Amino acid sequence: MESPKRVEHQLTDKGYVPVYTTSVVEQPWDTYTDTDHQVWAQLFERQKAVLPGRASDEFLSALAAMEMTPDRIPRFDDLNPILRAATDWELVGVEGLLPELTFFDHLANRRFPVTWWIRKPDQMDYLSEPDLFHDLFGHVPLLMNPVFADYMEAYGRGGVKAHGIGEDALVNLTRLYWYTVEFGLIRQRDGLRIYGSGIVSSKGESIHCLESDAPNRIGFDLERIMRTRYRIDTYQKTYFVIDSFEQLMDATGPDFAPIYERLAQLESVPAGDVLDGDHVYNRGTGEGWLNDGDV
Ligand SMILES: C[C@H](O)[C@H](O)[C@H]1CNc2nc(N)[nH]c(=O)c2N1
Ligand SMILES: N[C@@H](Cc1ccccc1)C(=O)O
Ligand SMILES: [Fe+2]
Repeated sequence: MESPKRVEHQLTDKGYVPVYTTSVVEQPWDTYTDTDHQVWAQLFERQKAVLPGRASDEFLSALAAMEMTPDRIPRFDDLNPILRAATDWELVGVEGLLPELTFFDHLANRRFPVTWWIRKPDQMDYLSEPDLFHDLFGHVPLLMNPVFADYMEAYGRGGVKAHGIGEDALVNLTRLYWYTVEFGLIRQRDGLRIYGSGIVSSKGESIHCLESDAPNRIGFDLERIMRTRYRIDTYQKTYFVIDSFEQLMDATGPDFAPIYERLAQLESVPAGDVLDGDHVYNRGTGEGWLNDGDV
């Protein structure tokens, strides 16, 4: 394969819509060019330098345990025995974004879809769709963590169920994924840390999410998250902070059906708003206070 295959766009009466691919593919490892391996190496080294003291201890120890190295793009076949032994998850190769139900079905069966192709050298800082670096470096290490691994499976099952309920339920659930798996922060003993894959795979956002005064950092609240819109074209305006991965499991154990019904009656919240009752954290130390309207 000469050039990587991307999600194509097709013009319809709704404008350009992505055409998704569904099938699982072998990782065509032999087709990676020297440039591909160099892109991996550069992104890997850059994040290895930026993440200590910023990413959660769980992420950093899982990354070390995965034995990914900068010298070449890892082979899924080398990572899979390690991942299976740890949590019984496995990676499968895909061409890019999957239809939601296909994606949920993979997660529900403890398979994580990893885009096989890697970005080009002129896309080091930003890419509007997941590539191998985001999927592998960003998502896969935490699948070594038993509690997080169970959350991802439960999320997949919840997704299959929400898909059957309807579009609104799906929107609510997608926001949960976005604000936890993709852009979540966690409070450690020594301050706020990153666990979201969309952050750990981005140098700029790794710094911004913790050190900028611009975004809100708000304590995890399931329904608050499900009501909150998100931006895909800029750094997040709000990050939600968990205390532990157990908190994610506990909050998502109950049946969501009544929650979806209740939320269908409520307005969604703009991405950057702070609401009465939000638990707001400052940057750095992770010290927090309850918003009573003065923030
Ligand atoms: C649930 C999630 O928000 C999203 O809708 C899905 C859709 N399909 C996907 N497909 C792939 N390959 N990777 C993803 O992260 C997603 N995300
Ligand atoms: N408990 C949720 C499923 C779910 C679990 C974990 C994460 C997300 C969703 C439901 O009944 O729909
Ligand atoms: Fe992702």
